Formats: sequence, structure tokens, C-alpha cells
Amino acid sequence: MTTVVAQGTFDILHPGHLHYLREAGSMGDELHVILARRSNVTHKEPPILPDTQRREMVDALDPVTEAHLGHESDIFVPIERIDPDVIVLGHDQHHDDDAIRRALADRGIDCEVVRATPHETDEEVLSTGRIIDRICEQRCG
Ligand SMILES: Cc1cc2nc3c(=O)[nH]c(=O)nc-3n(C[C@H](O)[C@H](O)[C@H](O)COP(=O)(O)O)c2cc1C
Ligand SMILES: Nc1ncnc2c1ncn2[C@@H]1O[C@H](COP(=O)(O)OP(=O)(O)OP(=O)(O)O)[C@@H](O)[C@H]1O
Repeated sequence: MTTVVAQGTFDILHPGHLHYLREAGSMGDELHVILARRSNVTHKEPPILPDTQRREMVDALDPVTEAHLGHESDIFVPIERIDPDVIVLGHDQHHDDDAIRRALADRGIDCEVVRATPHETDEEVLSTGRIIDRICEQRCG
């Protein structure tokens, strides 16, 4: 049994999220997704939707075995509980792969860290931030 972890904000869902979760899911038997707590999203605009509703939506997606709300202060607490074989970082996530590998090793967690690929399509796929910009451009006076 191979357990895979994906993670992110997942505010307003779009096909880029599905691509990432399908790819992560294809790497194992179970896919657990950790959602960033609103209080920890400080590197960009905080999510519009509440933590519980973002978790509920991701939990309902086909590739996902279970979605979990992240820890408030220590991102390795859910990892210790889930005990994954693979952590899949998003293609554009700002995390330092080697720093995560070192932190896992320091805690005695034996887990691979890999990067997902970008979603390549002919049609433009907007990120959550760009969807919100588009709503503002088209719907706000
Ligand atoms: C291995 C791993 C575990 C994480 N666990 C948590 C967590 O428990 N709580 C949390 O608020 N954020 C957690 N995060 C951070 C977010 O899921 C997300 O990666 C971060 O907010 C960056 O957002 P981005 O998707 O815009 O890059 C974790 C990230 C990684 C790489
Ligand atoms: N177009 C895409 N292709 C592949 N993966 C994507 C794409 N968009 C988002 N993801 C992945 O989905 C996960 C969650 O993304 P997240 O919701 O944090 O950001 P986002 O959708 O890019 O929006 P934002 O504009 O808020 O950064 C991340 O791992 C991210 O890399």
C-alpha cells in the first residue's frame, strides 16, 4: 500500500487542481490532501472560502481518499499522522524540496519528495488568484 500526500490552498477549484490531484493519486494507492489553514496563507491573498468548506470540496473529489485541514503551527504534525510514502509538491509551490527532505529525515519519517508537472492545455486555465481577478474585472464596477 503506497500512501501519497498532496497539499495546497484549494480556494476556488479549477482544472489545474484536478490535474495535480490526479497526478498525485496515480503515484500510489491512497491520496491524502492537506489544506493550508487560512492563518498560514501569508505568501499570497488569504482564501475567500472558510477552511472547512475548502476541505469538504477537496474531500469530495474522485482522486482523493481523504482531505485534512492542516495544523496551525507545525506542518509536519499531519505528515507524522498520515505517514506517507510520497509527498508530491505542486509544480509552482515555493517550498524548498531539500529543506523538506531534511526536516522529514530529522523526524525519522522515511518519505520521498517529488514535484508534480504543470497542467498543459490549449485553453487558458486560470489559477484561483486569476479567477478572482477576472471576477473583479468582469463583475465589479
Ligand atoms: C509537506 C507539507 C505539509 C503541509 N502541511 C500544512 C499544514 O499542516 N498546515 C498548513 O496550514 N499548511 C500546510 N502546508 C502548506 C500549504 O499546504 C501550502 O503548501 C502553502 O500554504 C503554500 O501554498 P501554495 O499552494 O500557494 O504554494 C504544508 C505544505 C507541505 C509542503
Ligand atoms: N495549472 C496548474 N497545473 C498544475 N498544478 C496546479 C495548477 N494550478 C494549481 N496547481 C497545484 O494545485 C495545488 C494547490 O494550488 P493552490 O490552490 O494553492 O494555488 P492556485 O490554484 O495556483 O491559486 P493561487 O492563485 O491562489 O496561487 C498546488 O500544488 C499547485 O501547484
